[in-house]
Amino acid sequence: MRNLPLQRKLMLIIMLSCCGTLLAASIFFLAREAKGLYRAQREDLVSLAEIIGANTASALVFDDPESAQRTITPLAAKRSILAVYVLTGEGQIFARHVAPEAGNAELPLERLGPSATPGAVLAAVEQIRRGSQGSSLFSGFDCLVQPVYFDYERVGTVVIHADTAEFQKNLRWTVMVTLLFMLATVIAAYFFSARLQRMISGPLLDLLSSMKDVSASKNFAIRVAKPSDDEIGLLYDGFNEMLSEIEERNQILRQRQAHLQQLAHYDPLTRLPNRTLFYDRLAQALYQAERSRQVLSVIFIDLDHFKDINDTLGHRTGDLLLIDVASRLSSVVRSCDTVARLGGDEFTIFTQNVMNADNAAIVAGKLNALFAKPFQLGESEIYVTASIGVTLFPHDGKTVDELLMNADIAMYHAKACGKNVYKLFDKKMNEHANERVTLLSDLRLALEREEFVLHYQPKVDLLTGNVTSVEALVRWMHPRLGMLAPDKFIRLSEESGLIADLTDWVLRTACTQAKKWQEQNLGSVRVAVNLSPYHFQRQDVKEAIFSVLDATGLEPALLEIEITESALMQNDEYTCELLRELRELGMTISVDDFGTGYSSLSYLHRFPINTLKIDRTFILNMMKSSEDQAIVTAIIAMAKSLNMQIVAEGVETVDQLEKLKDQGCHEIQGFLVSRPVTAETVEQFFTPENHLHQHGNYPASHEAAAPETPA
Ligand SMILES: Nc1nc2c(ncn2[C@@H]2O[C@H](COP(=O)(O)O[C@H]3[C@@H](O)[C@H](n4cnc5c(=O)[nH]c(N)nc54)O[C@@H]3COP(=O)(O)O)[C@@H](O)[C@H]2O)c(=O)[nH]1
Repeated sequence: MRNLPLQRKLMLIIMLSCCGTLLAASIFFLAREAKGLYRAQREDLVSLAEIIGANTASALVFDDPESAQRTITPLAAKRSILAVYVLTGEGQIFARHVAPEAGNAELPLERLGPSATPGAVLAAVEQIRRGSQGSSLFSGFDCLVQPVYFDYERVGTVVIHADTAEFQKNLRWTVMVTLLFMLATVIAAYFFSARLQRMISGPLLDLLSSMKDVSASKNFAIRVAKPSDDEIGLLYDGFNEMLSEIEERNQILRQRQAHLQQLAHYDPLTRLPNRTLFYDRLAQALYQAERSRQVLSVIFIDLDHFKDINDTLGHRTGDLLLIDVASRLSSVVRSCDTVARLGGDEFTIFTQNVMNADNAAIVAGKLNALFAKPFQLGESEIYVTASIGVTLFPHDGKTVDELLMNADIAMYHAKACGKNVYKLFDKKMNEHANERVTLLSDLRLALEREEFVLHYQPKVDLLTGNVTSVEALVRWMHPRLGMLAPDKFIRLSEESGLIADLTDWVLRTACTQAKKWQEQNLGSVRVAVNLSPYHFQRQDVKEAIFSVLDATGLEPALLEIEITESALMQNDEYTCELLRELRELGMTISVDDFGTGYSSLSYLHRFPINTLKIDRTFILNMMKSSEDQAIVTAIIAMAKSLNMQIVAEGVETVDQLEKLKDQGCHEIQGFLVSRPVTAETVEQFFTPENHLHQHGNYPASHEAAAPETPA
């Protein structure tokens, strides 16, 4: 039953309950009807027996059988009466009427025969009375035994046998009618239940078929029209609502999936493919290029000085620059090529079917040219360059990793070659990369082995010609490569985290030397130490400086701290506070390489700075470039208005010196006075004499100091 379809279940329930109810009602009705018929027949017989008894009682008393016979014959003439007997009290048949129709019936008293004794008759009558003489409503005749009284004294007995055919006929007719009624009701119930079933299960089946359609087509936009406003209509409404909800959730799910897909494969800032997608696309492109024997180029692009832009102009500007760079790069390549951002300021591109290295170089040249125009970032317009490395498949490498590594190496070479250029990968570059690894492991041991030395370069006051301070510049006496200039190892030590230990060593050595000069009465010459931006961000930099001053006993006033513009811009508040503390103690704060960063003079005003050192590229070019000349003039004028001391770096010629003097520059540093030299050599500049005039037309001074030849 449980597994039957609802349609059948409904039909079965209706039919079973209908038939059951009908059957019970019919049985009850038939039983009542039969009982009624029977009771009517008995009542007829009883009244007939009473009439016969009343009319034959006196005949019995007066022993007048003929009178009794005359009485019963008309009374028993009814068609349903089979036999009537009037018996005396002793059991003799007093009067008798047997209808001709009774011939076939085996009436008990007739069976006794005429010779039956009164005792046998009485016994038979007793049996009839008890109902054990085979008479019944269904066996063809019914019997009644009625005593006859006269003056309350029993004088005889009336026995009546009646035909039950009429009763049976009536009963049969009633049964027939009942059965017909039942049949009609069952048929009606069947049609009713079929209709009901169609009314209920029809819409349910329609709904089921719609559900199957939705499930098969996965089209949750389908809606079902409700057939009625009843509970089934509510079910349809519920189904439609459920579909709407699923559709809505699917929509959200699709959006989230698309978003996740975007996040997983695209850089959120520039919307370029990210590392994962780039690797994947490149792997596929390599597979195709291998099959079709095509040449493919992988290009690695790294922005020059991006960190400085971030530090000085802020991360928002850095982000705008990356977006702009991404769009410029995308404008150059073909649609089948891929431009990606690997992270930070690193972009990669692969271009398909480039044929040869010359074509790859043309693409790299185009990419390089993209940086010729300035970038408009909000209010600021800045020039940014990029170093580009190019490698070719299958010539330089066969796998994604190999090609990317080679492009990266080529890019590093471009950086080493002065930036803003592109370089095609060459197998020799790998050797340089290996050299870098070796140099790094040497660098880790250099401090322990005491391979570093300090050289000092004087800064001279343009008015007095006296040395105001000397800049401590580190050199590495490499056991195999000879004397290495800081350019060869400072960046490496910054990247490897060794810069902190190296700076501590420089600081300690320079302060010890300055203290020695003071004790030798060579004058109060300040010593200037360069602090790397990496080191400067260390929270314990102040403690490091104080501990060196404590250990060496040097007065803070004889220590000058040189930091770059970019270091100044990092973590504004921390830097400002630190510099203020150092300055309050009497140290001099100088900003190195000024003009190469992106800070404005008005911004610098917020920091406790004593001195600005104009970058040597401006000094180098100021004689031939009016633009550089204008920059130098502007820096000097504005720094003066902010009460800052100006030092021009990299002064090599007398013309430069004259020009700077005319413009009111305070101090100069450069080969014109002296190259960086040993502590002993630089001491000769400390005597209170005018070093600018001592050597006649100036340049002689750097002859006096033996030129260093670092690698
Ligand atoms: N964090 C640290 N940085 C240091 C340290 N020692 C040096 N440096 C930085 O390395 C850069 C290169 O320094 P170096 O090779 O010593 O070059 C210095 C001078 O030799 C050079 N200079 C000086 N005058 C002239 C000149 O007339 N012409 C010319 N072509 N070059 C000249 O300039 C360098 C000094 O520059 P600056 O520091 O900007 O005053 C350099 O950036 C050093 O700062 C160190 O211990 N820690």
